[in-house]
Amino acid sequence: MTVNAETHAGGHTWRSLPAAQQPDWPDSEALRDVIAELESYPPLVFAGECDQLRARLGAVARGEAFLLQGGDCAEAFDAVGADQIRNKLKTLLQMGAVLTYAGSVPVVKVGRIAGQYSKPRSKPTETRDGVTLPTYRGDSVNGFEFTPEARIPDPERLKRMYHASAATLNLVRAFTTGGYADLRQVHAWNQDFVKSSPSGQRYEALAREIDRALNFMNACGVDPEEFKTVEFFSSHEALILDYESALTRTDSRTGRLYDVSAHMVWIGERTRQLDGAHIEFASRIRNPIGVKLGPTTTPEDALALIDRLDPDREPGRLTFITRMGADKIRDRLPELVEKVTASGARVVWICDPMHGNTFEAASGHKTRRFDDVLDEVKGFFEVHKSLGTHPGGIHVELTGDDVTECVGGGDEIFVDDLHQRYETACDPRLNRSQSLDLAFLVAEMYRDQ
Ligand SMILES: O=C[C@H](O)[C@H](O)COP(=O)(O)O
Ligand SMILES: C=C(OP(=O)(O)O)C(=O)O
Ligand SMILES: [Mn+2]
Repeated sequence: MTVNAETHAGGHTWRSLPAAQQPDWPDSEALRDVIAELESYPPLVFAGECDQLRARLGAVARGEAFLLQGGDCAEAFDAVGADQIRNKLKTLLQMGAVLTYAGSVPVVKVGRIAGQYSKPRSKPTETRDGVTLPTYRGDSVNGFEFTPEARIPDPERLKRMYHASAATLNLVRAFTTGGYADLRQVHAWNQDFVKSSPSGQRYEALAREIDRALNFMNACGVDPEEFKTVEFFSSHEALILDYESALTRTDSRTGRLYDVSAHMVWIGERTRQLDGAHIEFASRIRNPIGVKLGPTTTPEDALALIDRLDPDREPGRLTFITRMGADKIRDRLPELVEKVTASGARVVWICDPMHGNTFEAASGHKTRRFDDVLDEVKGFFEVHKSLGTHPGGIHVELTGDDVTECVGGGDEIFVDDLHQRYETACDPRLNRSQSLDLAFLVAEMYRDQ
């Protein structure tokens, strides 16, 4: 991949536009030095892989595949360890296996991983016991610790973000291509879950069917090598544009720009202004793009986003990630889907059942109810069923660890349990067993569809 000065400028057109949610870096010279260094670093992904993901998402847009996108709300530098990465990947692969079988379609697996270090916030400051400090904006910007020093934005963190992403992606690639993620192994993990989970009996029938299907394939002589590797892609919110554009390169094969920090990037609910820098940036790169759509999104907004980001109406280029809230999805989603479908555009529709369902527990913990999450997904399936459109997938915040951040689930977490293992740096995540519960329950919905 070479960098050609003229085309590379296309990665900077955002600079003349208002960019929401950017840190107030105190030292602009230090930032410039960091950007220059990042520009010299090698790509984290190959542009051809981004094209491959776009093609896979094209199948989702056509109703021939399902997208599972998930991972942390905010990755943290001190959580870049083998166990955490493995557990997250394991959980996503287990969910993917269940959904693949139940839906009888390929499941495109995309992690919120290897780059999900930057957070948009609803308030610029945080106050504790009368002390007010700048809000935490993700490990790429400042520290989580509630001290004045930690909360100062430090551009050196952008380099740490790159290195943490590289280390994470390296292990993910090793696991997914080196045999760890063998489908038979993934199925064995699911069988363990079904055996040990209080709600597992409900899923026993499905797990048994998968078992039979695998035995059947085995008996037919399907090459076991086929099961050994799995395709897995990385994604994160393209929030800090200095970082994203420093990692935007001209692909030597095509002369087009790619953000090589991840296979897919998305634009968040707080930064999707049509005349803003984030949409401008996303419009210039060839990666598959996601956009979060909250409950105030109008059909006109959605159509204008399509014009900006998918002018060629290319299935797989654009994914709308709706995050309406369980109480609004049945009301807000139909008009969006109807008008977009009527326009002839073929976008991928996926459901983020997390961000519209957050509330603060009496203990002060930000949390979500598993039942609300499930209900939003149910509403999403109902709407698509009634319109005859494809419920393309889900986008969830999860971890492979046994944290206590969301309430409910088969192995029920109560509000009083939240303090036990509340480890997230930002939003509450489904823990391992809640994530698997969700996969089995979504699998049932997908089948009914
Ligand atoms: O992850 C998403 C956002 O950063 C988060 O929901 C914002 O949360 P806040 O309201 O705590 O800033
Ligand atoms: C910030 C996030 O979501 P949204 O933009 O939908 O609020 C997120 O996905 O963590
Ligand atoms: Mn979040």
